[in-house]
Amino acid sequence: MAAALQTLGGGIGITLHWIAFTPTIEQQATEEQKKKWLKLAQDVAIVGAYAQTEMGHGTFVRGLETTATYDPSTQEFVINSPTLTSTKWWPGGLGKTANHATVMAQLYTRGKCYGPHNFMVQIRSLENHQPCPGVTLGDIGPKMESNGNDNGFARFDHVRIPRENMLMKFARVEADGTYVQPPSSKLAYSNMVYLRGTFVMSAAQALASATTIAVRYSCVRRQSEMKPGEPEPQILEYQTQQYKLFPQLAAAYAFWFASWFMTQQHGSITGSMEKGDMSGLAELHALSAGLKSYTTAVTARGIDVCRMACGGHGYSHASGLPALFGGAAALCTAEGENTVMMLQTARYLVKCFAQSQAGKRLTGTVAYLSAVQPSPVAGNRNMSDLGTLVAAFQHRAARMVRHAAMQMQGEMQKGKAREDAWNSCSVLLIKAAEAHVHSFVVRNFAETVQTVEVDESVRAVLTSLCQLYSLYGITEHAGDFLKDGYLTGRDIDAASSHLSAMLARVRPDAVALVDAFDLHDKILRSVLGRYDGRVYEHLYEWAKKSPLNKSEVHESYYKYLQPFLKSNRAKL
Ligand SMILES: CCCCCCCC/C=C\CCCCC/C=C/C(=O)SCCNC(=O)CCNC(=O)[C@H](O)C(C)(C)COP(=O)(O)OP(=O)(O)OC[C@H]1O[C@@H](n2cnc3c(N)ncnc32)[C@H](O)[C@@H]1OP(=O)(O)O
Ligand SMILES: Cc1cc2nc3c(=O)[nH]c(=O)nc-3n(C[C@H](O)[C@H](O)[C@H](O)COP(=O)(O)OP(=O)(O)OC[C@H]3O[C@@H](n4cnc5c(N)ncnc54)[C@H](O)[C@@H]3O)c2cc1C
Repeated sequence: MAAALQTLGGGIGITLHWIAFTPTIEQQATEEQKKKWLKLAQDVAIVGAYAQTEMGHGTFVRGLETTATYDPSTQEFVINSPTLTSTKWWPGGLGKTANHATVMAQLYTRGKCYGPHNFMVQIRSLENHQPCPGVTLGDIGPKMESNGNDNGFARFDHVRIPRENMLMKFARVEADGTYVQPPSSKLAYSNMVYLRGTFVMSAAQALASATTIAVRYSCVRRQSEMKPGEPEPQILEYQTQQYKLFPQLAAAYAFWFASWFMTQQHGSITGSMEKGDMSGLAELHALSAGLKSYTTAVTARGIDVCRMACGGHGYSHASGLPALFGGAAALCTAEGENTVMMLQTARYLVKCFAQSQAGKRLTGTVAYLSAVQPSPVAGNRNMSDLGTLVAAFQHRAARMVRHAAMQMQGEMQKGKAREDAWNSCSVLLIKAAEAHVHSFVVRNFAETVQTVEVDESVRAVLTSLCQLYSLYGITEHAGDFLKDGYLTGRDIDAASSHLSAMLARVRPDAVALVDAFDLHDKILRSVLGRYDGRVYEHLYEWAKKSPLNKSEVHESYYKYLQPFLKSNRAKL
């Protein structure tokens, strides 16, 4: 799916049909409802949008204003947009493409509000694509990127839909209006958890694409003199270039492996949930929210590092990097804004920390929180050993979670309400949650490379890459590791020199490592990242195709420049 998104340049009108509308039916509809809509969706006999966000609320789902009021006399729901700010705003494909939408609305029955639930609403005629009666639709206009996707708006004026159009796998409304509770109120959000998981893979793919482009180009590009009189070297020979690119390359691998873990975790926890065991839901939510936030943020920054590493040509659309950056920027905001998502992870960590303090043994991705010793013993650590590096990341995360949680407790002991204490510690909380996710990514990377079975040399290269990733993280966040003396200044120096050694070690395999992503030129859509390396010929061809080159003298010359120049000359 990630590759498909990229091939389509970050999306067309039907993208959200595949990534959000159809999965929502799969995950939230009853078997009967699936019989009605799933095949239609899978065969694209209907096209759907996922209509949740409104002009006034995206993050705060409980604040949505669209209402779905049950009318038992006709056994229908009445979908209504009561205010301007309740206008559905942003859903992909809603503007011009979709004829159906799953609409998130506040469910009212028997005079009581039961919060946001999903409803299937037909929005356009299947005959002539005109909006259905009572529905007002349109496109929200150009965006930073992803303009092939018609993100749209929708307003509903007391639109009636059958009772059976509420997606009722979890919560139900009976014919007489009785509301039947779901096993967990958060199951209405399960599709978001799924989509966040898929964003981790999209982030990995986007960063893999950017590093493929930048590493290949850095082997084609020659600039300056390393030694006087010598031929200009490939720019990838400069250590600073390696320092820019190899951590991004390593992160791309780390994120692929994290996304595999996420997919497997999602499958296993949703499998248990199908059998009625909801115990894994909180961890799944915390992990998917944190990973989505962390990987998309690092990816967006990393793509820009790749762009700058390609010098002037990186700034051209010919490089493919601006489009990748625009796509990654979308991933940072869509499907839960990154700060908000990281705070969800922090919320889970604070709870886990409190449980651990109360003597509960933690399991899963947070098990280390109870295992790590608060008072470290400093010593000369072997900074080239992966186990040492993983332990250092876990120590850093555990310390930061403890610190943020204790600060919060302190604020509350001084009389602050829990919510105020939360807000005044939220910067610390975000940093702690980031450290937790970072530590997870490092550990998962280290565990994955140990299981590589292809051959010894592949494992050796991936191990170097994992060391590089971990050492880079330590040197970039040295203060966090030094703060309580867990690592010493000498350890950080050792980490820096191992990092330099790893840059040199990865250099001979860098092209193979990006080629292994197996991204076809049609997917990369980059003149700089071409597999055949014929960058300059194709850059010239690409420029010749610029719309401005359609005529030798552009019409603007006759319209504006010629008269302007003439009048200036006449004044002389
Ligand atoms: C391939 C390479 C190229 C890449 C380039 C691609 C280019 C692509 C470009 C464009 C394509 C982009 C595609 C975009 C698709 C986007 C779709 C969307 O955006 S759809 C809309 C998504 N909206 C959101 O995500 C909304 C975010 N908000 C929320 O989820 C929630 O409101 C909240 C922020 C979590 C707030 O919850 P809050 O705490 O206020 O309260 P409650 O809701 O009551 O929560 C109470 C407890 O429940 C827990 N919780 C919250 N959510 C969940 C959940 N989903 N699952 C489980 N548990 C959940 C919460 O943590 C609380 O727990 P406790 O602490 O009380 O135990
Ligand atoms: C490309 C793209 C595609 C999209 N596609 C869809 C779609 O198909 N369907 C759909 O329904 N929606 C879609 N959206 C909407 C998207 O889900 C929301 O924009 C997103 O969830 C963020 O919500 P918001 O816009 O309300 O941001 P806001 O919440 O208004 O964020 C603004 C700022 O407020 C901060 N903030 C908000 N709440 C808190 C808090 N509790 N604590 C700390 N800080 C906070 C944020 O961190 C951020 O800095 C799309 C958006 C984009 C950009």
